[in-house]
Amino acid sequence: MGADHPSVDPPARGGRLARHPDPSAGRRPPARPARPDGARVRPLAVLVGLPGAGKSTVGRLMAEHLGVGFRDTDEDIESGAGRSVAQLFAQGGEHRFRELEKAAVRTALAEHAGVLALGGGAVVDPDTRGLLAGGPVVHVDAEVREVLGRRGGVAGRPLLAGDATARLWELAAQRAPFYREVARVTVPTRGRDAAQVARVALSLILRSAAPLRGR
Ligand SMILES: Nc1ncnc2c1ncn2[C@@H]1O[C@H](COP(=O)(O)OP(=O)(O)OP(=O)(O)O)[C@@H](O)[C@H]1O
Ligand SMILES: O=C(O)C1=C[C@@H](O)[C@@H](O)[C@H](O)C1
Ligand SMILES: [Mg+2]
Repeated sequence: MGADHPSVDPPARGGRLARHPDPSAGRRPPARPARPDGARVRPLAVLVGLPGAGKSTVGRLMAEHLGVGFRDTDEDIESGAGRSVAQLFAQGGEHRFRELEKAAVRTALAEHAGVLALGGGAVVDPDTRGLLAGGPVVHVDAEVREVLGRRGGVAGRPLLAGDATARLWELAAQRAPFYREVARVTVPTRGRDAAQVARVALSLILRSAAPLRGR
């Protein structure tokens, strides 16, 4: 897909995410936006994107870099239910999973002050999109071909069972408008390892809340 938005200089290529790799690092965390209904999205960053895009991997790296906690709503659902996401889909169906997910997302957005990764389908719910509006949302924008080519990109993801290629193209088409709607910044993952994606995401999200100078 297209370039990152808003624009940023590409980070140096490399392996692990270095601490404070750019001038925006180490700044005071941005103020969280007040929503019209008075609620606050507490996390410093919320990651959305296709299943297997890298939300959990990248989110962990961002949290490590910032020295804040990482939380993942898929893990919250699993620990709350005492079952894996795959078991929940198999036993209660997708509808029941989405109910649990909606509640888990709402709770995590209200409670968690670090970096938060959402499940890939969380943005399909309109109330969830309403909660995310105006928040520090990062779209981890992986192309279908990338996800399919990744080891660990498809396995264990119930919605991708069967013809993973067809399912992923379908999900990508359905969800593209939702990811676009909620994202404050979009980080294409093509040609970047997870550490590079995390570095660009941090840079963009910190700059996005920085006050404008000299205007
Ligand atoms: N930028 C990247 N380049 C290559 N591989 C990556 C990248 N980011 C993550 N991965 C790998 O892709 C796989 C999926 O990553 P991850 O589990 O973080 O995705 P996810 O978006 O959290 O998926 P889900 O929506 O199912 O929770 C993992 O094996 C991870 O190591
Ligand atoms: O994209 C999706 O709909 C999903 C992604 C995962 O994070 C899990 O929430 C679950 O496998 C469903
Ligand atoms: Mg995940």
